[in-house]
Amino acid sequence: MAESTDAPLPVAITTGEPAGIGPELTLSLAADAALPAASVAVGDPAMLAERATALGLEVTPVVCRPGEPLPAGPGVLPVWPVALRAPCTPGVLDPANAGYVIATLQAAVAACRAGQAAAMTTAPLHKGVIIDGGFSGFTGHTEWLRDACGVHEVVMLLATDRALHASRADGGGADLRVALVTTHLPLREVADAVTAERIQRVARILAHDLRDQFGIAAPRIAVCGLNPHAGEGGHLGREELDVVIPALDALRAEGLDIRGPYPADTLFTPRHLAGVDAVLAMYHDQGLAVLKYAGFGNAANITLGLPLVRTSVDHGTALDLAGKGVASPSSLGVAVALARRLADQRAG
Ligand SMILES: NC(=O)C1=CN([C@@H]2O[C@H](COP(=O)(O)OP(=O)(O)OC[C@H]3O[C@@H](n4cnc5c(N)ncnc54)[C@H](O)[C@@H]3O)[C@@H](O)[C@H]2O)C=CC1
Ligand SMILES: NCC(=O)COP(=O)(O)O
Repeated sequence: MAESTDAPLPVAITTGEPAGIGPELTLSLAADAALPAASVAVGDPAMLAERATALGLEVTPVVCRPGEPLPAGPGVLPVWPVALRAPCTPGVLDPANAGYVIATLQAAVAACRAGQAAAMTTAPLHKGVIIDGGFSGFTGHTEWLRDACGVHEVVMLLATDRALHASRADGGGADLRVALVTTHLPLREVADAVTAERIQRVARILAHDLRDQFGIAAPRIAVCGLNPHAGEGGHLGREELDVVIPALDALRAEGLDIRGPYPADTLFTPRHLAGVDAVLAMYHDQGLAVLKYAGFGNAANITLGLPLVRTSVDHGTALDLAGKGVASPSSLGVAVALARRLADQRAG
């Protein structure tokens, strides 16, 4: 097997929940030669080989270690090995493999931090089975990476494919960047989590990274209200008056171009989106339902505020499709390409 020399550092692709679609999407991109040249999968090599055979994908997972040159050749998928904890059937979750999924994340983070990987892209994991497997505080990659990297705040930003490339949202329409003030929280807890301090921390990270990572010199950010009609002057909830408006006023006083709060239902219309670069939504489904309507399957998730580059897909484990070879690898392709681009930019 030929080995490449002078190759750039790889993007490490964690293959996610082994019973989900992550392994086959990674294999499918490798089979179509649709991964950037320096890419390495992180997962169980035997499971990946078995999945490739079952789906008739002409891919050979080849084991290598962080810091070693990547094996190369037609159909070769370099793999940093992490062993499954229990045998796995596509579509069937097993909490015994929760530690395996976490170990793939640990391996990718360690490689990024040790200068052995340029970036990481995560295929989807299943939050519930990670918790059932003993990781009781787990709520998602985003929060896990925040803690693993020892930072206080990170921001979840999802963007449709064209919005990832344009330095300005060109005319609104279906090209969207949506960031979230709160991420994986029960709805009942959201209002208490929307504090002025959190809004300010998130907005500052968002503005900073839109400038630094996406080349938008003076980002224009529109902020959703929390309540219907942004609180209707206090008649439908006081959070806008007591928390959101003072937080946005303080951000404007710092010089950030922050607009709103706007009623979320009309903010997501072409006329209102046309003049902004990103929308800051208060909670998960307020922002992501719209983003997925606009671009499901062709969007990526980026964690801002980390000391490393991390991107991910716009979808979950799709257990209903796992092992069938019918799930679309498109979002994973967008996410890996974005990780490569952001890492190359950082390396500058
Ligand atoms: N980045 C990550 O690790 C993410 C993980 N999840 C997790 O995934 C699990 C399942 O979540 P759900 O809400 O059911 O969302 P899901 O995205 O897994 O599935 C929703 C629907 O979209 C379809 N779908 C998903 N990916 C597809 C693809 N690549 N091609 C074609 N169709 C696709 C599924 O078949 C299903 O009908 C949950 O545990 C959730 O927390 C969800 C989103 C992101
Ligand atoms: N809907 C986005 C999502 O659930 C992904 O979360 P994370 O695992 O990337 O934090």
